[in-house]
Amino acid sequence: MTELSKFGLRVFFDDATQELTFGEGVVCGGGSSKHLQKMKGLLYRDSAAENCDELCYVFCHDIYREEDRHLFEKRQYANGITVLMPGTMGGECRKNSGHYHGYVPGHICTFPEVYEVLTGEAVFLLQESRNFDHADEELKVETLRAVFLKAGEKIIVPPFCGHCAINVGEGPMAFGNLAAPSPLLYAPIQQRHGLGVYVLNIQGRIVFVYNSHYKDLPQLTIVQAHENPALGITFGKSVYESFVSSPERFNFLDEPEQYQEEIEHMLG
Ligand SMILES: O=P(O)(O)OC[C@H]1O[C@H](O)[C@H](O)[C@@H](O)[C@@H]1O
Repeated sequence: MTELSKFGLRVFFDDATQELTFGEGVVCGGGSSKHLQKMKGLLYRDSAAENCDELCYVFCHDIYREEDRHLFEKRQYANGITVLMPGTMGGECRKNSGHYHGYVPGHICTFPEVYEVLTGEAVFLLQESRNFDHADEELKVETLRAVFLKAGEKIIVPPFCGHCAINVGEGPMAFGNLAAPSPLLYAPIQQRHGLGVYVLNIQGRIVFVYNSHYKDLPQLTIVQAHENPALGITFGKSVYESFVSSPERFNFLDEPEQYQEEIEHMLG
């Protein structure tokens, strides 16, 4: 049993049953899981997904202390945890499906999302594109970035960035997400068999390989994640604690327009 203490609530990952469990007073709105077959069409080597039913990840949503429920419900923020299992899928590190956020009416940029690593070692891929919702056009990728994060570290996925989480460590990798509701667009990534790079583990080394289904990809850059206490992003304090103590710091989640530059400055 691993306690995910970085989350700021009593949450555990049971390695034996591969389930998330919750301490007294912590509520969870439900869960789901994804097996390898469902990753077909997204992998470096798709044959790895054939006839293989191994578990890739589990996801639980709407996790909070009962007394904090009103704070999340008022803003309709989703607060979840995903656990990516260890191991590779045909040499590729375990990852989730990846998606873009679609536009929310009344907004000129798409909504960001906060990710927080709870245990293990992660890479988050951020693939910026403005024409992600034009299915008939070649996807124009403006930037392609990878961020390595350890437990306690956090990022804000900037507007317009398709994103995918990858487990690059040896054990399970768990991460929390906090976001305002917006459409989730999987198709732009599915149509191209994944994001612009695959993350492989070759004899213990992490290797990035460009995805040949894309034309004219920019060069991948490895960026660092920086804190921004004004936006509630501090590596020594959980997102949960930051949010319940100062919900207004997270206004950028559903009013991103005036925060775009500040969010960009957190990656560099
Ligand atoms: O990867 P999916 O199948 O979308 O399912 C699970 C996902 O759901 C949420 O939307 C989170 O933002 C993701 O980080 C999480 O991994």
